[in-house]
Amino acid sequence: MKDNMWSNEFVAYATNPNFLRSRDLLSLAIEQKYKQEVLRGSLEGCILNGEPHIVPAVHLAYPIIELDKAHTALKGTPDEFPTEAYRASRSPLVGICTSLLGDLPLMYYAVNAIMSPNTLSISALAIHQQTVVSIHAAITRITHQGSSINKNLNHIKSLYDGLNVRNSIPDGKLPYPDSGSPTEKGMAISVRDVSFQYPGPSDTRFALKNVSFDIPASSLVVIVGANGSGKSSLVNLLTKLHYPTSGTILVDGKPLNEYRSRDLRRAMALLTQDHVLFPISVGENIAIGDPDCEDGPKKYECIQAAARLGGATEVIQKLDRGLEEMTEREETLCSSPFPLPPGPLKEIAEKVERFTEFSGGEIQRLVASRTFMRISSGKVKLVVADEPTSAMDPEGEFELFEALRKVQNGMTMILITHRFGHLTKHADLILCLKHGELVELGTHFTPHKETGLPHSNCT
Ligand SMILES: Nc1ncnc2c1ncn2[C@@H]1O[C@H](COP(=O)(O)OP(=O)(O)OP(=O)(O)O)[C@@H](O)[C@H]1O
Repeated sequence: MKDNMWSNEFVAYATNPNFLRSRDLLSLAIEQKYKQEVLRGSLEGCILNGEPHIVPAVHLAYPIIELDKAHTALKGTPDEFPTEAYRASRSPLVGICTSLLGDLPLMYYAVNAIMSPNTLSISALAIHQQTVVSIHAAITRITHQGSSINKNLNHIKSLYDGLNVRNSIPDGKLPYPDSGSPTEKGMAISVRDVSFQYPGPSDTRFALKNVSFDIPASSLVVIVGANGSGKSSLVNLLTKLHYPTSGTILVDGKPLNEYRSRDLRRAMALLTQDHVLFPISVGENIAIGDPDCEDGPKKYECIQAAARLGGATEVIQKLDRGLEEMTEREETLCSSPFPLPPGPLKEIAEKVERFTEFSGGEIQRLVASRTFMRISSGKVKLVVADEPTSAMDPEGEFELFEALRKVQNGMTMILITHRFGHLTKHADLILCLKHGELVELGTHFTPHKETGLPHSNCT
C-alpha cells in the first residue's frame, strides 16, 4: 500500500487469531443484538465474596475476561483495524495514542469494579468502548487530515459522560437463593394482580391486565394463548427485564424486585424466540451457558451432552472444524472504496468474507444446547422456554420439549408453545392468556377440535 492507498485497488485483512478474537469479543460485549442474551445469561459480571472489611473480589464478565486474555496474547501487536495499523506504523503519535486507548476501557472497568461494584453495567462499558473507537478515529483524522480539534474533543467529553451511565432497572440487595428461603430445587412464583404496559404514550394498550396465579416449586407449567396475548411479556416480567406497572411478583415468598437481578438470572435458564449465536466458536456458544465451568475433559463431555439434548449433534458433525467452527466473524476486511474488478484481489476478499451460515432451525438447536449446558450447572431453579422451536420441524420440536421434561428433576419449568397438544397431559398447571388477561387456569384442557387450543375461552 502507498500513502495514497484510497485511490489504488487494495484488500486489507487481519489473520492474527488473537486480534480476530479480541474484535469478536468486543462486538459480543457492546452490540445491541447480543444485549438481551448477555443479560439473561447473566454474563454481565458478578461480584463474589463481598465480605465487609475486604475489598470485594471481582469476577469480571465472561466477555471482558476473555477480551483481556486475547488482548494480553496480542503482546503489543497493534489491535486496531488493518488500514489504521498501517497508518499508525507511519506515525508514532497515532501508535502511542492507539495503544493507550486500547487499554482504557478495561482499566476503567476494573477501577470502577473496585470503587463502586454495585454500579457496574455492561452498557456503561459498551458506551465507553464505542467512544474510545470514536476518539481513535478522531486522533487519526487530526494527525492525517488536520481536521478541527474542537470538534473531535467532543468525543473525549462523551467518554466521561459514559461514566455516568447506570443500569435503568434498580437492583435489589437480597441474595438468591436466600438463606432464609425454602430449600426446594425449584422456584416458587406468585403473580398478584399484575398489570403491565410497555413504556410509551399513556394510551398504549396494556400487555397484561390484572393477572394472578401461583406456581408451586417444581411444577411444570404450560402457558398458551394466541399471538399478542401477553405470554412473552409475562416472561419478561418474571426475568426482571421489565417491572410490572402495578401488582407484585413474589419469588419464594419475597418480592422479586428485592432480589439481586444477577443472582436471580443465574438461577434461571431461558430459551426464547429471540435466539442469537455469539461471534465465537460453536463449542464456546454452548459452553457459555455455564460460564463458571472450568476448561478440561469434563467441560468437553458436558458440551457434547448438552448438544445431544439440544438436538445439535448432527449440526456439529456436519461442520469441517466441529465445535471449533466459528459461527460468525466480526468484519475485518477493508478494500478500496470502489468495487473490486474480477481478479486475485476480489478472490481474496470473497474468501475472507466467507463464514459458516446456519439455518434458523440449526441456530435454535445450538441455542437450545446452550440452555441445556446452563441447566447442567446445577444452579438453575427455573427453566423458561418461550416458543423456542418456531423454525424447527415438528419432530425436532417434540424431541426438544421431551428433552426439557426429562431434565426437569425438581426445577420449576414454564413452557410456552403454540403446538402444545402433547405437553398438556404432563402439565401441573396450564395458564391460558387472551388479550393480556388470564382467562383459564387448570390442568389438562381438552383441545378445541378446530383450533387446537385448549378451551373455547382461549381462542
Ligand atoms: N417491546 C414492546 N413494546 C411495546 N409493545 C409490545 C412490546 N412487546 C410486545 N408488545 C405488545 O404487547 C402485547 C403482548 O405481546 P407479547 O409479545 O407478550 O404476546 P405473545 O403472547 O408472546 O405473542 P406471540 O405468541 O406472538 O409471541 C402485544 O400487543 C404486543 O404488540
